[in-house]
Amino acid sequence: MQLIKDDIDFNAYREEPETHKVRPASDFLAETIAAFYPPAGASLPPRPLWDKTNGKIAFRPGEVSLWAGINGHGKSMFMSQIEIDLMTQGEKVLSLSFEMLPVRQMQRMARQAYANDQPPIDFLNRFHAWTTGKLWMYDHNGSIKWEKVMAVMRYAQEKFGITQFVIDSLMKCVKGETDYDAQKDFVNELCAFAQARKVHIHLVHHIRKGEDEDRIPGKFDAKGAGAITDMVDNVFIVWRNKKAERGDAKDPKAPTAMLRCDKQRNGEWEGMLGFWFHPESMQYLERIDGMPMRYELSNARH
Ligand SMILES: Nc1ncnc2c1ncn2[C@@H]1O[C@H](COP(=O)(O)OP(=O)(O)OP(=O)(O)O)[C@@H](O)[C@H]1O
Repeated sequence: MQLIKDDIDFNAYREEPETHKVRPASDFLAETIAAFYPPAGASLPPRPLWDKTNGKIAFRPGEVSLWAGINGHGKSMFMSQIEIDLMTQGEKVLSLSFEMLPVRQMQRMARQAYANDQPPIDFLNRFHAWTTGKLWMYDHNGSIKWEKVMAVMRYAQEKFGITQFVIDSLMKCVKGETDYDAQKDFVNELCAFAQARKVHIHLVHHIRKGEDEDRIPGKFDAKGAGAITDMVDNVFIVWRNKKAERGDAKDPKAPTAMLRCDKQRNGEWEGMLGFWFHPESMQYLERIDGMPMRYELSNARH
């Protein structure tokens, strides 16, 4: 893992360079053919590594995914496991977490990668070494201007070739929960950046307060401007089933966490999938009797 320090001068990265955008439609022939008939050996878009999400969810270049959920319902934890999955597939990930210090993020991730709560020092050494060239973290805690976030992303993409960005969370980048124009401007810039640079952006977001914790929220419950969910390509909701955690659910086999896909612009699937949170490893398991998986930490692509 490499830290991107906050004392770098990001001013040179404030503006997106203008590119020649008006092109004849026929220029896109080769790409259209490849979309219908992917060439032999073409790599599939990166995805989460659960079997049950296979063929349903992918993190395609050029898209923005919104990850929404109630406070404390596991958005960051879910993303952390997905970041390891992405690195396993050869993706270069930049975490811009304004809510959690890098050391806390690495602690969670190491636990998930080791599949238990006390990774030995030898494993921590190997895990940290494995993340070199795969994981970068922007060292900034607390609120930040969204224009600066864009500059940091431009810098990191040009310097390190980042392919997957994780921003945790939108509300730390825009002052005031009711500043809908700033929220729209930021999300609009993110969508343009993802498309221009052919990268994927994961944007963590909150659900409106006052929601009933026992009901799975939907995209209309997302905080702030309604246009946010219109603009992004994918909307995922992470929900913790507290009744099931307490053993109060009607179905004793009910999952303790749900992933809901409420929008997928370029994918065929929308729906809900159940997971079981395993506290020691902090992994989300796909079966009630599942076992956490220790990551191999090899450098081979999947
Ligand atoms: N399904 C679950 N069952 C039990 N515990 C969970 C579950 N999901 C997350 N947790 C626990 O809840 C805590 C909060 O998780 P996390 O930080 O990922 O939430 P969050 O949605 O990102 O929160 P916030 O909105 O405050 O940033 C973690 O300590 C984690 O161990």
